[in-house]
Formats: sequence, structure tokens, C-alpha cells
Amino acid sequence: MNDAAAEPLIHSDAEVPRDQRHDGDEVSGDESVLVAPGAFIWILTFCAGVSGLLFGYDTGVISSTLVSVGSDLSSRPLTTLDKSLVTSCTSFFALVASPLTGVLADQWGRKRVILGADVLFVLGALWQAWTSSVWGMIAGRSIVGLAVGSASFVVPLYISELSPSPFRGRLVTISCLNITGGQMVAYIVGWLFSTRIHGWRWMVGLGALPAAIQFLVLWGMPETPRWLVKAGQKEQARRVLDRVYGDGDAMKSIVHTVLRKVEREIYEEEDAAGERGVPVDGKHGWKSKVAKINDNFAQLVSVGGNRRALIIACMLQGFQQLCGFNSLMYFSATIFSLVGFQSPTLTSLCIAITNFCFTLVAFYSIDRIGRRRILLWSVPIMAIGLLVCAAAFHFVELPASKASSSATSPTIWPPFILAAMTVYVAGYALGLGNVPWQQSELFPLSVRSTGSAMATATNWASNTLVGLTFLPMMQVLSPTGTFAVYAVVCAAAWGVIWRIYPETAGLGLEDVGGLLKDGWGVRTGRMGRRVNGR
Ligand SMILES: O[C@H]1[C@H](O)[C@@H](O)[C@H](O)[C@@H](O)[C@H]1O
Repeated sequence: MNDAAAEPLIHSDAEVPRDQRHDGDEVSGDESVLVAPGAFIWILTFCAGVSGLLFGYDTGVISSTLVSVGSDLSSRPLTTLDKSLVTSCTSFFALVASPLTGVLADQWGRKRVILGADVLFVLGALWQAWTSSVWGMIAGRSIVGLAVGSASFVVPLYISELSPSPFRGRLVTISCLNITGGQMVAYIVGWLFSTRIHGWRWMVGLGALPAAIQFLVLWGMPETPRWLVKAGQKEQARRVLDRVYGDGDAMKSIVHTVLRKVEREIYEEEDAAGERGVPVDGKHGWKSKVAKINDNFAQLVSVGGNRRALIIACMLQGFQQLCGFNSLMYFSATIFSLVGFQSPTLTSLCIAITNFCFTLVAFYSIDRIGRRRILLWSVPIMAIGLLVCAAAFHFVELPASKASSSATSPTIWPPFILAAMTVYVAGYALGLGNVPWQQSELFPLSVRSTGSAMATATNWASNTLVGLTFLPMMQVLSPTGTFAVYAVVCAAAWGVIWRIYPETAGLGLEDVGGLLKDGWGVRTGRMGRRVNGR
């Protein structure tokens, strides 16, 4: 299995025979000649993408569940605290899982971690469907949180390590499409089952099905070439690359080049970490991992360009959550039942559909319009939607007994609130819902995974905070106050983006580093001009 013994795993340039050097004249496998991803990479992306759907499904399904559960859990209606805990434990455990997954993905391989996440998805879904207590529900949602956190970290890694580089960027937005698509499916399932007795058990339990299917299909899929080379299985890595790139002499040359690049990258990484010559098991040891994380962290905060990249990435991820979007994702059915809609689950479907459709618009326009420009245009739309919402809530007479009953006198205001929320969600999906996930392009390779992991942790921590505080804020500050607070967060986000986030669309990864080297690069960036000359 381990073919490292037969052939040295890693070569320095001096050690690589001249006729095998990937940057020499002799070998010219250039990936830029590739015009479209092959069938195999599409199948892989599709299989792995099921995790994104599950991520979206499990975060979206809570909205309908909360309004359908009635007194089925612990034989009493859910309190505000119950709802906040049931909702935010998922994001909290996702926060806990994502850094741990980083270590496990190196130790066990990317594929095994995805399979492990599938087991957790199935277990968590069935647990929720069977439970009859609030604490049981919290436990089930926490298990799902572990799965969501693992999948959100490892799936993009798996896909990007397998895909040819010209197509890598697009995959980021494809995973956002999967998440928002999963949320839409969750809302549809929620609406279909909301009127059935114990329908909520089906809503949460159905999440087990795609996870089980993914487990079976992914079983036959390969590990990534990068992990295989690092684990000393170079021949297997070559076979995987052959399948990714297909037949023909030109493709063979590309496979050869890619394999060399992977080897060189690993060589440089291990050289920098003083791991060269250390056996495979030792390289993946906990001590060496901790030392590497410490070293990476020091590089991240002490080098000016890296520090600025980290601040921008964490700032964007923080604002993505603190602008309050997920309070709608988790509680929109609760809000719509509060303001008096007859079918809150059907009404809240507007939120999920808008989110999905405008993520699709972002998918087509993000590279053309540019990240900074799309944010500077869309964040004010969000703020306007929120302010209109806040004002409209002022005129709605809400029932004293929170979510259990609906507003007393039907007026024009509820549809007005729905329209304002839809505007807000459209603005969100166009910019803040997507752009922060482009985080990895901000960091140089040496600190890319640590920087991305910290930004992702900021996302989950802020997500947990919003899930925990939304309902208490609605009670203490009133809906008008709550939505006004989110509007202020949007205004702050706009100011900070304008001040420190340069345009990165159309730039090579090395150019982004140069942009942040001596300052924020906002003036040097491309804001105000069309990107890529289009
Ligand atoms: O990018 C995603 C997407 O926008 C989802 O709709 C949202 O629920 C997530 O929190 C976010 O990270």
C-alpha cells in the first residue's frame, strides 16, 4: 500500500532528475488548456456537494420545526430559552467541530471525515425524530452541529484538492448554492409536513436520507491526490489524477506536472516545519500538529499583510452573521405566525426561495462586478429592508403571548413586512451571504488553512450569538428595536468594508498578497473600474 519505499516521496529540485522537473522545458503540462471540468470531477463535486445540502437542510428545517412542535417535547410548549438553545446549539457544536476536523482530515484523510460526518448526520436526524424531550432535541441538534461543522470545513477542501485549478474558484459559490438550496428544500418539506400530526418528526428525520445515500456513494470515491502523496501512496495519487484529467498524451503530461507540484508543495511545507525525513506517522503526530499550528498562528498575526488579510476575513464573516440574516433563517416561521400569517411555513418559503435565487445571481455576477463593489451596493439594500421592517413592526399589534398566537388585527403591515424582509434577503444573498466565503484568496498558501479556519470560527461564533440573542432581543427591545439594531450593524459593515476591503476580483493569488503588503490596498484595488476588462 505504501509505495514511498519504492520511490522517494519528496524531492528537492536538485534531487528531481532534470527530465522530470515540472518547471523545466521538458514537461509542459499546462492546466490552462483545460476548457471544462470532466464528468468524473462533476460526479465528485455532486457527491461531496450533498454535504452542503445537508448543512442547509439542517440549519433551515428548524424554522418550521419550532412552529410545529407544539407541546410534543417535554409535554409543554417551548419557552424562549428552549427555542434559543435548540437553535444555537447546532452552530455552537459546528464551531467546536470545525478546528478539530482540520486535524482529523490530515490524520484520517478527507474522505473518511466526510463519511464520519454522514454517520453523525444520520444519527442526529434519527435522534431528533425519536426524542420526546427538549434536552433530547438539544442533544440531537448538537450531533447535527458536529456534522455540519465537519462538513463545512472538509468538503470544500476535498473538492478543491481534487479539482483542476482553472475551475477551483467557481466551486466556492457552488457550495453556497448547495447550502441555500438545502435551506429551500427544508422550508418546502417544513411547509408540506407542518399540518400533519407529528409532522415535525418527519421534517427533522428526513435529513438522514441524503446523508445515508451520500455515505454509500462516496464510499466508492477516491481520496485526494494531495493527501495520498502525503501519506506515501504516490501511485494511488497518480491513478486518481488519471481519472480526474482523463486520457491522452496532453493529459498525461498535466497529471505528471500536477503530481510534481503537489510533491514540491508538500516538500516545502515539511521543510519549513522541520518534518523532512520524518516517517508518515510522525508527521501527523499531535505534537508536530500543535507546533505547526502555533507557528502558523505566529506568522498570521506578526506579518502585516497576513494580519490585514485575517482582519478582513474575520470582519466579513462576523458581519455576515451579525447582520441578523440567520435569525430569519431560524425564526421566520415564528415571526410570520406572530404577525398573523395563516400559513407561516408557506410564507417563510419566500425567504428561502429569495435567498437561493439571489445566490444564483451572485454566482453569475460576482467575478464580473467584483466583491467589494457588490458589497458596497448590496449592504445598503439590506439596511433599507431592515429599516422598513423595523418601521412596519411599529404599526403591528403583537399578541402578548409571544409565538403561540398571532397578531390581533389584520392590516396591510404584515405583507409590507414580508416585502421588506424579501428585499433584505435579496441584498444579503447578493453580497454578504457569499463574498465572505471567498476568504481563502486573501491568504498566502503558508497561512491559508489557519487563516480560513479562524475566519470560519468567527462565522460560527457570531452565528451562535445571533441564534441565542434574537428571541430575547425581540422581547426586550421589541421587533422594531431588534431590526433597527441589525440595520445599524449593516451601516457599520458598509463603513468598514469601504475603509479596509480592497477589490480582489480578477487578481491572481500572489497579487492579493501584494495588495495587502503595506496597507489595506483600497486605493490600489480595482474599485470603480470594471474587473477583468469586462
Ligand atoms: O453563506 C451562507 C448562506 O448565506 C446561508 O443562507 C446562511 O444561512 C449561512 O449562514 C451562510 O454562511
